[in-house]
Amino acid sequence: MEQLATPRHKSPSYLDLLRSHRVELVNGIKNTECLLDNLLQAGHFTLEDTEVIQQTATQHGKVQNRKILDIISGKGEETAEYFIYIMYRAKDVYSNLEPWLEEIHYCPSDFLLKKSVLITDAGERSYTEKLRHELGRDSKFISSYAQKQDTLFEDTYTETLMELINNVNEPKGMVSCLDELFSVFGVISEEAETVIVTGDAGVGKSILLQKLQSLWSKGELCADVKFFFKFRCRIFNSFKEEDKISLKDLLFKYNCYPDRDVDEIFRYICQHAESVLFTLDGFDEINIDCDVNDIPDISSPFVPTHPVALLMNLLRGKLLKGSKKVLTARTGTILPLRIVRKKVVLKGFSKDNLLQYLKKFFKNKSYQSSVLTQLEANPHLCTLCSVPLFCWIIFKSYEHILNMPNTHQLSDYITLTDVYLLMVEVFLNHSCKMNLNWKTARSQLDVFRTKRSALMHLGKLARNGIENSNFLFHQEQITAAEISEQDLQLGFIKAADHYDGLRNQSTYEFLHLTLQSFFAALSLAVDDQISSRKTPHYFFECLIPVRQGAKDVPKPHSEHIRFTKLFLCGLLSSSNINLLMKLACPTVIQGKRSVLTSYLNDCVKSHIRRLPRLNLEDGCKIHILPCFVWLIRFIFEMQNEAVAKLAARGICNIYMKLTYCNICSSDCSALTFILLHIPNTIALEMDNNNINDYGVEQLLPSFSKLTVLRLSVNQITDHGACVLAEELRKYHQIKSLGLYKNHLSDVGARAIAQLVESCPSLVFLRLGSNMITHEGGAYLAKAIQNSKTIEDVGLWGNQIGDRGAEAFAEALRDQHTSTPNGAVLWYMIIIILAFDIVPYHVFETSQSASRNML
Ligand SMILES: Nc1ncnc2c1ncn2[C@@H]1O[C@H](COP(=O)(O)OP(=O)(O)OP(=O)(O)O)[C@@H](O)[C@H]1O
Repeated sequence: MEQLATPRHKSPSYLDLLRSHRVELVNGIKNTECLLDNLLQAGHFTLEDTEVIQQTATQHGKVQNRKILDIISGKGEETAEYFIYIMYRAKDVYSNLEPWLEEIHYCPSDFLLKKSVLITDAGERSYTEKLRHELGRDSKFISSYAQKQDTLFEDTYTETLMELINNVNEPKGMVSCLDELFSVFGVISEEAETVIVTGDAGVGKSILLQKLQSLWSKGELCADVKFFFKFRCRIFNSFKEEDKISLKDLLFKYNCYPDRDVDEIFRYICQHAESVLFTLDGFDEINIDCDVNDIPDISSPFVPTHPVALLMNLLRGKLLKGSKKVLTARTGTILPLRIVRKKVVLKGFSKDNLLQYLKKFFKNKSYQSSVLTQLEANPHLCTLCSVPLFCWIIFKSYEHILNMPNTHQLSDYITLTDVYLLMVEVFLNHSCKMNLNWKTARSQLDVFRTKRSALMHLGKLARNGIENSNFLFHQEQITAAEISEQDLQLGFIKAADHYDGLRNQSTYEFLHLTLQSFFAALSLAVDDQISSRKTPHYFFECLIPVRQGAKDVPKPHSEHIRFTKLFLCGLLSSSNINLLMKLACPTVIQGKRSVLTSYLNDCVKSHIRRLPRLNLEDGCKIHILPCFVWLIRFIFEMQNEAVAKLAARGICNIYMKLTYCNICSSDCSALTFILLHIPNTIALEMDNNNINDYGVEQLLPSFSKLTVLRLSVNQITDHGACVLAEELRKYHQIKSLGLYKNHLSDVGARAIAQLVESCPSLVFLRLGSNMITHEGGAYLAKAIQNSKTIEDVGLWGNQIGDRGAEAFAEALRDQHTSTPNGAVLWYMIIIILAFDIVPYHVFETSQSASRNML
């Protein structure tokens, strides 16, 4: 045998070597891909060479091998040497040629040893391509929870907040991109390989994994990963205790089967575990009897064993050591710390994410702004929207409403109770889908009826909690409420991530405190055991007026009781009563509804009697208390016209002061629902709340009743001012309008100027602390000049400037030059305006002031 493996300078002919061993090589080379890739990359082969070879592909590849050797013989010694070097370096791929290399005593030169060799394999490469293709296809759509339709993933996916935490759950910074899941930043244990992502139900854990899949399928994530296997942990529940499978079957049969070279690919995977990434969704869903810590270690990838044992050994790094794993679980799921490489908490949408999601969800711009104003109007909905699932449910309901013919105002059709009913339906539907016998597209009633007993158990727990101000439940309380494992699986309750001082004891809480209130209300309404007499008891606490003194300070959790009442009203409203009558005895439900109605009646009467009144020269001023606002909300949620009329009769002909009552714009619908029933007129003062433009729009139907409207400090913009002015112009009865400290510019000022000019009743106008410039000043000056009634205009804190001041001077000169004192006064004010240095009240005086001075 020739001795050839000598240093390069003495080099015997490698070409001769290839020639003399041609037959062995033609028969022995099983993989041409790796050779071609490297010859091409090192510049020994051209693209044409490789194409010629690939065109000659046959089943056995011998033809290709011959062709390669032919081309090499035409290239020369260097190429022949590099060809042998590839087989020497890619030992895994050419293991069968190792004896031959030894036989020829091949020893590469130092020069060649510096050159790297790509280890590629046709089988493995085509399997990677198949995986990419399948993951790309599978991650293209989001199946909605209700599973009635699929949406394109990229049209829906929006980033969410991810926070790294350490082993004692302290925050360690935000994760800014998905690649960071695999970086060294925030690693708890170098030896561990599993990145754990936890979060509440619906916060987007599965979607996050789908994003990883989608990115990898497009080659945009983890370039070093060649194999991506995804598992839903719940599939491990489908195995029987005695089932045993091999790791190879687990990977291939439960994921994606290679089209060829199955054993070679598996061997490759075992030898190159660092090129494997697993995503494992919903570890909390694994339902096994034993403690995961008791599962024995397995080190051989070839021994068939129980799938859960395979999973645990993968996570521990005993099998496929070096592979990457991303595991998701609900908040509170405990995992053995020794497997945890990193901990990440998924926190849902930030305000910005929510806006991005809104834009993706509603392509129509006017829908976007309607929904945005609704959210701004209703802080409770906004909070819920940080959980993407809730956000999707809420947007879905809005979409439904907006697409109904003749819909202009969302709030005409949707109450908070409606949103929660829909949310519960979506959850129930989702869990029913996991049951194979469940047929698609059930009605709301069917869904609720099927799960009635689970709802009642949860309701019982929620109600006991609300009654006792308890929001964290121990296992005994869960058991006492007869909540089964399946009931927990519905997802309304989550494991709490703190222990309330009692270590090692599982504690639970509702996903959202308002959800607990909703379940408590559902239980009050549907549970036949609770008599209609008992129901109003829950209304008691907050309707007693708050008096001064420590004893009467409302309980810290009274908000939850109020929400419970609100939902009870919504559930017993005419739009939901039919559903409830199918879930409980109809006469009992009717009984509860009428007791609730008369109870609300009594509350309205006694509340109106007790409202603090202040007798003023120009009428009785009533200051409404926040708890009366809640009463208004209850009446609206119940859509009870009779009680609304009663309340309206109690407050007509008064000056109603609702300042600093935390009124948000959605409350304006509730207020209007009452005001519409007022037989004559009313003065309404709502300064210092948060009603914004949307609230103004909600109040429009009541404008025909108003003589005073004060909406200072309420985040109103030009849009609100324009609709307000246009509506008020229709009735000619407004005497006083307050819009101090809002966000009005010249556009708003112009609309108000038109109102001043055309409304023969307007006497007082407050527009201070807005953003009105000389242009708006000119409109207003002209309008004041033409008005016969206006007496008092407040304009301090705008940017009227010199030109605006001149406009006022001009306007007022015509009216007052006949009276020297008046003229002096007006000029003085105009000078102050011109320098914008008015210390407090503005343009304080007016025609009446000048008249007084006369
Ligand atoms: N990042 C996101 N972008 C857009 N929508 C999202 C996002 N995350 C979640 N969603 C919406 O919320 C729904 C629920 O998300 P997902 O199934 O990922 O929640 P989860 O945290 O896995 O919940 P569970 O613990 O109940 O399994 C999705 O079907 C989707 O409609």
